Amino acid sequence: MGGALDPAVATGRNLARAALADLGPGSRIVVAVSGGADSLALAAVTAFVAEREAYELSGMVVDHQLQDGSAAVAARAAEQLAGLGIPSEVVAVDVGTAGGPEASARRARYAALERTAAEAILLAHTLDDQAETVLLGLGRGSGPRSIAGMSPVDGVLRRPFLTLRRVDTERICQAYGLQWWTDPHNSDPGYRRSRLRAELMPLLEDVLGGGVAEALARTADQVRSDSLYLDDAAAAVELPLDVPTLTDLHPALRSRVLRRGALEAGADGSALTAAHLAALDRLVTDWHGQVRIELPGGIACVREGDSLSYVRTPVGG
Ligand SMILES: Nc1ncnc2c1ncn2[C@@H]1O[C@H](COP(=O)(O)OP(=O)(O)OP(=O)(O)O)[C@@H](O)[C@H]1O
Repeated sequence: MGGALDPAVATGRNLARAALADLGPGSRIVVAVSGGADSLALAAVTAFVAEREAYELSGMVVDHQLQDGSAAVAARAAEQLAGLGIPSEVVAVDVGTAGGPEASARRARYAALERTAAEAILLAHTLDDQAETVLLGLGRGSGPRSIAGMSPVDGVLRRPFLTLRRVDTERICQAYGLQWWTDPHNSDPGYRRSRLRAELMPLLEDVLGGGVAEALARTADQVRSDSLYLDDAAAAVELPLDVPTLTDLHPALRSRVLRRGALEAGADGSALTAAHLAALDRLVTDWHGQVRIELPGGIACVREGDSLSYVRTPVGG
């Protein structure tokens, strides 16, 4: 890169540096690259930081094999990484269809990423992604868990670009001379997220004024902080559960304790809805002799007298 440093590049490098600041030299870092502007930009600024901090950086490109030409897109992404001096691996995954192709692709992608033995796996979600996630969560009515958006650190996963605008990732790519791939799904009105991006966000900016995306992302941060506090408080409540104790809990805590009990018993967290939690709550607070609530993942919550327990539903039963 010649000439003056683009401010977006400087910001991107600072974000990558800050996101990895706790790691020592030699740490293995994997950047997850789709070939889009977001992840290529993240790879570029992380390569800069990795060289200075002596991190061992590599890229992973997942080929979901869902679209024609996906192997070529993946190969092109790997080529761009090579141009940045980043060795990479292209992993082709077999995506099932359970829960729809998008959800299956996501599951297969995260599984492939988490198989890598890295201290940190970097994802390039931006502030715009965060704002869209909050809006989608609001529309689903699924409560603080989804309005809280994505966390900058989630186990081994890190998201350094959550405060960076998408347009800045394009600037970074331009500054590095990178050619990014534009996913045709992003402009396909058949996808709710695409319409939200193309139609709803501009309308919101028009009605509410600029800075809506930032405001939504800030809301996510605030809700996440409150939610984490309540989750911690719920984690401190001892299980198994008895009805008088549960009745005395604040509803915000009770719903979390009930959810935690279900998850610890093996319920499928991704399929556990607000309606399931409301039904569990009624087992405590609005009891008319109902004895069990079936939950996703082959688990049931059973009330016997004043005690609640989670049991595995017998296969075929
Ligand atoms: N095919 C891929 N190979 C490797 N990494 C990918 C791939 N697709 C996406 N990623 C990583 O995941 C990040 C988010 O991508 P995207 O916004 O497309 O995900 P999504 O489908 O919305 O799902 P989620 O947000 O749950 O990851 C990207 O910035 C990139 O780091």
